[in-house]
Amino acid sequence: MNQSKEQRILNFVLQNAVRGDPCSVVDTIDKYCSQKEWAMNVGDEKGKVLDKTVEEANPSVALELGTYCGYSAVRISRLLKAGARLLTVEFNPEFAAIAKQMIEFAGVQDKVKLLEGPSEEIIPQLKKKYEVDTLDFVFLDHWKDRYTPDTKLLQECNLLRKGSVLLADNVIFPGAPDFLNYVRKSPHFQCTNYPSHLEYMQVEDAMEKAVFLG
Ligand SMILES: O=C(NC/C=C/[C@H]1OC[C@H](O)[C@@H]1O)c1cc([N+](=O)[O-])cc(O)c1O
Ligand SMILES: [Mg+2]
Repeated sequence: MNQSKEQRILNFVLQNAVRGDPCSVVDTIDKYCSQKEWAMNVGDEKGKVLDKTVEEANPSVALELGTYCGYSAVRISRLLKAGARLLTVEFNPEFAAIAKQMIEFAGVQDKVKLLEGPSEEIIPQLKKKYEVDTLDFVFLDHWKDRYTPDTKLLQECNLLRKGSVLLADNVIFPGAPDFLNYVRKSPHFQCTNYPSHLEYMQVEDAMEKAVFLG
């Protein structure tokens, strides 16, 4: 049975990156996906915005929605302080299996917990099952029509506190218009837009930061 694109990306990392070096894993995925096969990793240009936002938030507990191959899970967790952790949610079992191997190869498995299942089921379990009090940082990169319902769910589950930082990928392409509408109109969020480009392409895209005001 021929390999999936995601398996080819993982194999390229296993053969070309440095085991235990998250930066080399990130760079190697970017090399493959810019030169050989496009894939929906956040990429290096938007990745730099992600890096700055994570460093500024300096989260103890971070959540990622949409793991895919683990590129941003590795990118985020390499910046976490000792003892901090990232919970990352992926509902596609094939992608979850690839991401698990990517995270282990990068050597960040002690900082990252991969939760397999739909975000709408996992979010309500975070407090009791995964011992989360509140989330300091949330990266939204899953189905674009889930950004708004899942943001509302995070609020309903009391998972956000004053200063919790949400960062959403792809608010221009593929686009998340209802999410932009929701957070920009809500009195509970302070929003900032970061114009950028779609990963590995010259297509316009942007990220949106929404800080919860309590
Ligand atoms: O759909 C995108 N991401 C959502 C992926 C959603 C789910 O697809 C299956 C897997 O369970 C994953 O969680 C996406 C799409 C493009 N794109 O250019 O089409 C670019 C991006 O950065 C993206 O994050
Ligand atoms: Mg994306």
